[in-house]
This record gives sequence, structure tokens and C-alpha cells, in this order.
Amino acid sequence: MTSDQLFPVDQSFAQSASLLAESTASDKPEEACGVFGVFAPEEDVATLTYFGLYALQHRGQESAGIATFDGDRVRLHKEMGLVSQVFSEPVLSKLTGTMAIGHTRYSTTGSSRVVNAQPAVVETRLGNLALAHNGNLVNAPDLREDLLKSNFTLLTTTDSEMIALAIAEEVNNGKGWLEGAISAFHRCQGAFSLTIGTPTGMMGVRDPNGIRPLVIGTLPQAKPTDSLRYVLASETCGLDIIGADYVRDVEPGELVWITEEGLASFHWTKETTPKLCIFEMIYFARPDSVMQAESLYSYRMRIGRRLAIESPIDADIVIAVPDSGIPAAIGYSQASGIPYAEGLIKNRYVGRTFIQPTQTMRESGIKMKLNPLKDVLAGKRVILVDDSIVRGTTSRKIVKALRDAGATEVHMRVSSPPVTHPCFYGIDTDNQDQLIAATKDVAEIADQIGVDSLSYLTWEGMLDETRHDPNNFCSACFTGDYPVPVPEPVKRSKLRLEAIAPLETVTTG
Ligand SMILES: O=P(O)(O)OC[C@H]1O[C@H](OP(=O)(O)OP(=O)(O)O)[C@H](O)[C@@H]1O
Ligand SMILES: NC(=O)CC[C@H](N)C(=O)O
Ligand SMILES: [Mg+2]
Repeated sequence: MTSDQLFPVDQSFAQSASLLAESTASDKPEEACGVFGVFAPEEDVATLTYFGLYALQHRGQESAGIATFDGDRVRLHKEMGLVSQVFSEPVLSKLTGTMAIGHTRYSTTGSSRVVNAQPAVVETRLGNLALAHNGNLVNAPDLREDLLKSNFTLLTTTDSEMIALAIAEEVNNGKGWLEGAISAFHRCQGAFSLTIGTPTGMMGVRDPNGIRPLVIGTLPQAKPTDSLRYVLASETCGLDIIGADYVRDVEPGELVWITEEGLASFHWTKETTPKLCIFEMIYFARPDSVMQAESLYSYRMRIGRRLAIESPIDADIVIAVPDSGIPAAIGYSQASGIPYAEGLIKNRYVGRTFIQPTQTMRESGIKMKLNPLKDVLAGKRVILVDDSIVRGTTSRKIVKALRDAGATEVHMRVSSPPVTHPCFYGIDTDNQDQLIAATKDVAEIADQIGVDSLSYLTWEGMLDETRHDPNNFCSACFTGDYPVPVPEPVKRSKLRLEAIAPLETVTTG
């Protein structure tokens, strides 16, 4: 399905019976998204955004969208699928403008369907705004009630549309873009890294804890007279791909406002406590992205070394679970002196299994994805390194495949602590009952996945090796210590707004 629009528009497409009839899969996991924005009047902003989203594809694989601004006019194309499936050159050539906002989605608050794809575009007194959101609001049900009371029409079941409508409400009540947006952010609780387009400028925003990442870059000026061209991206890999230079992170509780005049920074709240999601560093973000002033490849190598020191074992080879287990396996090999080998070959055309919508898809995804190398493994005592065990689906299958390929012993080492709690801030760590470490101890997990031994990195080791203040990270998935309190009904519903308020009952008048 496609949603291709020129705004101002008739948004009635979103209310069609066929869309409303689509139901959400109740076992659908949670995760993160990729956001992007570019303000570059002399450039082909849609194509730049396409490449930026291409680099951020790992953050969300369900749908993608780009909205471009040409003065007051907004052009929007969003569709289900991967970035390369959603956009073609003819589509991109129609997305003209001086600024673009882009999104790759992995649904969390609303179901996976085109109406919920982003950017969310809403009309306001001052013109349209387009918003791309990474994260999750933990007060989404309350915000939704407030917006319904204000007679707003909710066309989607995402918390992201609610942020856009909250800004619209403030603006419609007489505020300007900045004042209105800041008032709206004070109504939001949870995780939100946002890129927002308006007819006059582009915003980059992080919540007071900066749970999800967001970086600022600049594009080189084609001519000395060109204005500075700014880029916003979830990760630095989204800057690299278009030749943009990394400037800095958007800070927790900061709003950057990018216009023809340049970039202005506003600290929209004084109540900031940095809590970057440590799971971004462990697994989610790309290893070539820079966080906390170094590539995640370097951090992941270091935790692999730490793991070797914390949990040594005698063996013949160290192998990784590709892709995200590779840096830690190299680190483990370096620190232990046990040779690193490739024992599993990944079909590079298969995506991330962790973030596929259903258990059935995840199971078949693994079979399609990894094939053991028999001549490397036969007769060997193997140390298998992965970055995380979440449900245990991946490890169980791999361990069996390694033994079938002739490995005599399989010792698993994991470069993060046991995942015991779900994430409510935008990464897929599923319901607690599906997290293998929520109900089983390490010995039971070892038994279930069929390894000879199993060890995890300690929580202290994971945080020490960041070489930053350990208090600056959210590690709730390992501890249950949530930096933004999660209301009980939200914990129970896992922010499935369809469960809280079925779409069929949404007021559209
Ligand atoms: O315990 P499970 O629920 O099976 O999930 C854990 C696995 O999922 C992730 O990899 P994924 O295959 O998603 O992506 P990757 O190729 O980037 O490692 C992670 O790196 C683990 O390998
Ligand atoms: N994973 C995310 O960051 C998703 C953003 C938003 N909560 C949605 O469901 O669309
Ligand atoms: Mg993996």
C-alpha cells in the first residue's frame, strides 16, 4: 500500500474501511526507528534523505517515508517496505523542496501498516508540520485522551502523531513554532528523538534523558556563498553516507532550530538527566556509528576483551554470531589468545531476525540467515560470542547447527548481561514472558540453548567499558530500573494502543 500525498490534503485515506479492518499482531515485538532531516536549499533533499535512510535501514524495516517542504507545500511519500522498495528515482524526483524529513519505522506504539508509517503530517494555523519520531511515549494513552477531548482527529494509532497534534494544538492556540513545540514536549513523557519540518525551519529534538540518539552534521558548501546545510540523523552512519561532517549530538532536553539563518539551540527543559540507551551501544546501532566519542566497533571490541577476562574458557577457536556479535568476538579472541575464525556465514540479503514481526518469521529467518562452515568447526572446541540473548531463539538454533557441523564443545559468551526486562522506550525486547532470562537462571538458559557453558558480561563490566559515567546510561532492560516511570496499564498493554482504544472506535469527526 502507498500513501503518496501533496499537502494540504484530504486525509480521508487514513479512515478507509480496509485500513481500519487490518488488525495488529498481538505478538509483535517492539524496537527503534531511524529518523533523518536535511535543510539544504541548493540540494536534492529527497535523494540525500533517501541515502540517509538507506544507512539507517537497520533501525526499522517495516515502512519508510520522506516529506519535503517547498515553502508551505509538503510532499509526502510513505509506504510499507524497505527504503529501496519504497522509493524509486521517479518518486524521489517528485519530492522537491528545500528541506526533507525522513523515517524508517519499526512499529512500537501502533500496528505495522501504512497509515501508521511516518513522517506524520498534520495541519496547523501556521502551515503543515511533518514529524519523524524514534522512541516511545509512556504517557501515550493520557495524551491521546487529552487530544480527543480537544476534538482532534486521530488518524493513526501512533504516539508520534500525538506529538505532532500536541504541537498543532499549541500553535493553533496562538503560539509560534518554537514556543508551541516546547509546550508540547512538556506534555510528553518517555523517549523521543525527533526531526520536525515546518514551513519556516527544521527542528531536531531529544527528550530530557536523551534515551535515543540524534546527531547533527553539516554538508560541505558547494560554493562559498552557499548557506550552511544541516543534517540530522539517528546515527553518524546516516551522515557519512552523504558526505556530511559530524558536528555534535543533539543534547538531552535540547531543541535545535535550523533555518536560513543557521542553527539556534534551545534547552527546552532544565530537568535533564542523560540516560542514553546502552542497548544502542551493545547491539542496535551500527558499529561504524560514533557514540560517546568513539565508534561502537571500538566499544564492542572492548567489551569482548572484558568478557574474555571475566569468563575465560579453554577452546580451539572463537567465532561470532554475525553481524553484531563480530566486534566482541574479535575482542574476546585478542584478550584470550584463542584464534578468531569465521564459523557461520551470513546470507547478506537477510535482515535482522531480532526485529521481524512474528516468532514464526524469526525462526525461519535464522535458517535462512546463517550457515555453519563444517571444515572450520569439525572436531573443534568452539567459543561462540554474541552481543545479546533476548528470546534465545537465535542461540538455540545456532548451537544445534554448530554441533551438527562437528563442533565437539560449544561455549557461549555474551557481551551483555541477561536481558530480564522489556523496553518501553522504543527497542524491541519484547514482553517479559518472552525474555528467556526473565524466568530462567544462567544454568537453565545454558541447558535450554544446549551449550556446554554459558557466561554473560557483568553489568559493571558493560558500563565500565563505556569509559563514561555509568549513571549516564539507561540499562533498564538488564535491571528493571526505568529512568522514566512506566505506568502499570502501559506496562500491561506494552503500549499497544489498539489494545487500549481499538481503532474502530477512534473519533474521526
Ligand atoms: O535471543 P534472540 O531473541 O534470538 O535475539 C538475539 C539475537 O538477535 C540479534 O541479532 P539479529 O539477528 O537481530 O541481528 P544482527 O545480524 O545485527 O546480529 C542479536 O545480535 C542476537 O544475535
Ligand atoms: N520504534 C520507534 O521508535 C517507533 C516510533 C513510534 N513509537 C511508532 O510506533 O511509530
Ligand atoms: Mg545477532
